[in-house]
Amino acid sequence: MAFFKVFCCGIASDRDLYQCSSGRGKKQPPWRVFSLKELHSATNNFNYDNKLGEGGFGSVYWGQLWDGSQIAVKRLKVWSNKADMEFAVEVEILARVRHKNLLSLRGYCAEGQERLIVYDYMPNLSLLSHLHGQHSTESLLDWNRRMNIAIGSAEGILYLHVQATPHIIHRDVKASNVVLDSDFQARVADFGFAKLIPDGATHVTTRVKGTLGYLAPEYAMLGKANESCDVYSFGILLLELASGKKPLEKLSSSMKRSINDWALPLACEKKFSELADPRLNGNYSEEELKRVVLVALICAQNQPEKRPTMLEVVDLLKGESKEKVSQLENNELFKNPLAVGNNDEIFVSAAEGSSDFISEEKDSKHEMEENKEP
Ligand SMILES: Nc1ncnc2c1ncn2[C@@H]1O[C@H](COP(=O)(O)OP(=O)(O)OP(=O)(O)O)[C@@H](O)[C@H]1O
Repeated sequence: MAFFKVFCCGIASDRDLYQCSSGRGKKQPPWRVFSLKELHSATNNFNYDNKLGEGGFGSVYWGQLWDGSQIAVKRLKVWSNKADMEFAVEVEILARVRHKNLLSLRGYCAEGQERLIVYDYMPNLSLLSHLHGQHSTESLLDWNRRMNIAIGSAEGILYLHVQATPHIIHRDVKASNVVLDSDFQARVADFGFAKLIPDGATHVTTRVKGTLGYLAPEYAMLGKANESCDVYSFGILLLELASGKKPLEKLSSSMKRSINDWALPLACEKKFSELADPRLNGNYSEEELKRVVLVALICAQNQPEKRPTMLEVVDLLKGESKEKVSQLENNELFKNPLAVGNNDEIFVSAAEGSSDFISEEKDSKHEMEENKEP
């Protein structure tokens, strides 16, 4: 990865980056390098009033460029080699990908110890803000919008898994990483944890990065990352989208229940209406709700080999084949959930207790050192 190495030494040029993204280096890249001065002026000196949110990497600010266009600027919190690597990974990946359901790169700035990434501003902010945050009481997400967000974000992840070269695992699919444009179309964002998958690799053992509640058990426990980890996280996201519940529900001061452990028994008893977000006030397509819940649970199974691919997920969500949807309903998972071991040992050992519960963690961000493969 030429750019990655060169960039960390602070001498990457646009040319390095674009050649890396296209392999040819002929056309102009659709992004550019910004000066720190320009970004200071666009964000009113990173004024607190311009702040859109804060993540593990740093804060995100709203800004306006001289031509009137609106941008979101992610500013690295503290400079360190590790943070610089995350910055370089995100910029490199963003420069490679272009899809209607992925948040595009407008550019970056690396001056002195400042590291900033510039994106298009998404006026409807993140899915998290609508489900559990500042917009959650406004009920702006009707069922149609939710279906579009489900299909759109699935298509964005499918692009990463299948069309991007080399293939990319996102590793942090979650509601705060799905941002919404002015038409509430979903864009998958935040590639700071993403991983490029070399040709022919079936899985990579790596540092575990991601967010508790969305982590596939085999990845959390063994560091085995492949596309099916994103499928698991996407299943959790779908359940969250349909039900309005958080991925982990607090049951007591030390115990939490995962959304899939709550939803699976209800789906087995075909009590789909109990799974719908009460904020929908019953205004949803029963058939689509059922489809979303079934697909979500199939994705969020503990056994990675039983999860569908993102291509199958997109097909199922679109509901184009009635036959496939009815096959889904007859899946063994919905016949006898305990017999197929959705709460299998891997997760139980993580739970430090009953198989229904996951013990509480202080940090939502989960990162631990694991055995690395070259
Ligand atoms: N392009 C954008 N347009 C509008 N708002 C954005 C944009 N990008 C990010 N945001 C907002 O900034 C917030 C912080 O984003 P960021 O990706 O840094 O952190 P996060 O995903 O919330 O957490 P973490 O980085 O720890 O996973 C998001 O929740 C979102 O509301």
